[in-house]
Amino acid sequence: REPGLPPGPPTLPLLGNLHRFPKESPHYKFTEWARTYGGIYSLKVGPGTVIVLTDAAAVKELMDKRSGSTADRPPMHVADVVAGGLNMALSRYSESWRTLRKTAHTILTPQACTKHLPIQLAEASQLLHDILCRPEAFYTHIRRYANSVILSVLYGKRAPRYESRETTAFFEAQREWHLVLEPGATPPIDLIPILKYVPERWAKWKQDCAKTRQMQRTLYFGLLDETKERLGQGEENGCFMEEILARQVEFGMNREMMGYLGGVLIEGGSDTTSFYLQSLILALVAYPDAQRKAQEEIDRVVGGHRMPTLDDLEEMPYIRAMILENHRFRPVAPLHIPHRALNDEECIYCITELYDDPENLIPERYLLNENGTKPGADGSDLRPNLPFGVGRRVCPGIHLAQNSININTMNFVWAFNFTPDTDTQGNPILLDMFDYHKGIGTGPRSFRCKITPRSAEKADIIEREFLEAADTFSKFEFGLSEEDKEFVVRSRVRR
Ligand code: HEM
Repeated sequence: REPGLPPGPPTLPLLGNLHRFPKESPHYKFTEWARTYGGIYSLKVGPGTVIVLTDAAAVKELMDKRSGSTADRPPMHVADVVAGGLNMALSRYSESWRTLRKTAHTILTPQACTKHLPIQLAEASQLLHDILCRPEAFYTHIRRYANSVILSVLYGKRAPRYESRETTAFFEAQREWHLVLEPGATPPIDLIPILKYVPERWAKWKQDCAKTRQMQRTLYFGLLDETKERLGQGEENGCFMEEILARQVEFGMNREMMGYLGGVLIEGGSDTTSFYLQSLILALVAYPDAQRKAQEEIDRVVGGHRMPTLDDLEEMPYIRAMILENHRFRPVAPLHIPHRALNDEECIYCITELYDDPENLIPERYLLNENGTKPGADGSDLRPNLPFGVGRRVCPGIHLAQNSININTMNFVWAFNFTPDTDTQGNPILLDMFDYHKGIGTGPRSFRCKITPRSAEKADIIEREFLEAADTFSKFEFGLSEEDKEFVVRSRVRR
């Protein structure tokens, strides 16, 4: 460890802390180390250095206030190979990143997001309907929902089923992409650059990258070309990609950039939102008291004769608290995405304990103050939207995501009871609250629970709302496969 670096665990020659670097769910080990080494500590990874920030004040100072210096990403050779350096989430702090980000903002500002509400609400009504009809498949219904919303916003083309062509192609490409990105999947190319030149026959990772690249390009450029074709035939539907295609010179975008911008937004918008909602269901099952209190609140404000609306949230402090608590309890991106400093920075902080009983879901903590901190703790360096990242790299999809989270959290609590599944003897099956995906973005692995409608009237309202959404859906239903068309016709008939 070079002099001047923050402290950290003892190092070995050459390896540094590499031998102790956690490969799975590193946030747990990072928190443990913070208790020993403080709110800012360093890990040596071979010749490289990782600085871990755990203290909220340090995050605010270095990542928000000094964002100009900390907005870069570490070099990532595999991302360059797979996406030609154009994956906005992983790309360096460069001119092309700025162009991609600025272009993305045209659809993601709070104002632009109000235009996406009709399709988000319609998709949310299908999500309730899907769960009502096949509750055991709630996990994939949620994945379809998130993917269909972002496809509709970007290309004006929805996915009526989880098995719809684009949705299947996307999740297959994502699986390959995550295999490539997994720690240990590639040799340490970024630390030892000469490894880049190992011939492909001895470097399986190169074949994996080529396969991922091919899958992503087929999907992302296929969707782009389909939109272009539609535009050429005068069949505009007002989606984002149409606008970018029409104004590409003004935005400074070329074909490669348009393809990968669509891609990174599908990637950013799909699993994140579904991980959040899947974690929420897990929490509702595991914490029946919190579920009951949320239901009591929504019954008081909304009642049983209509669905909740976004305006209702204003009247529901407990559900707002539950939304924040679910972010804290099981963050979708516990380590955000690593940043890289462009300059040396100096900063000293210690770690402070901010929460009472942090291991449990307790929405009430957010009724005390907006950061959920325990009485007497100074949480002034936190902010409620911290789960969406920091500085210039803060999540551009935050408003779209928050609308999805708000709508669906209210809908779930209003519509259903979530209880543990039972074994053949009728005993409740205990859920493993730590059975989570191990990637940089994380959500629970598929799990079982019972989901039942809270009343026959609510089931009826769900069906009616879904049928009434047909008009909104129809604007996003073109180029569907025969199976999708059949599904659409079949599902739009009152049961
Ligand atoms: C629950 C939902 C979501 C959460 C918790 C979340 C969280 C995050 C976090 C923590 C980051 C890293 C920020 C940083 O480096 O400091 C990020 C980046 C990003 N997110 Fe999200 N996100 C969500 C939904 C979305 C959605 C819906 C989209 C797309 C519409 C999206 C697109 C992106 C992109 C493109 C980046 C990379 C930004 C950059 O590097 O400049 N995210 N997100």
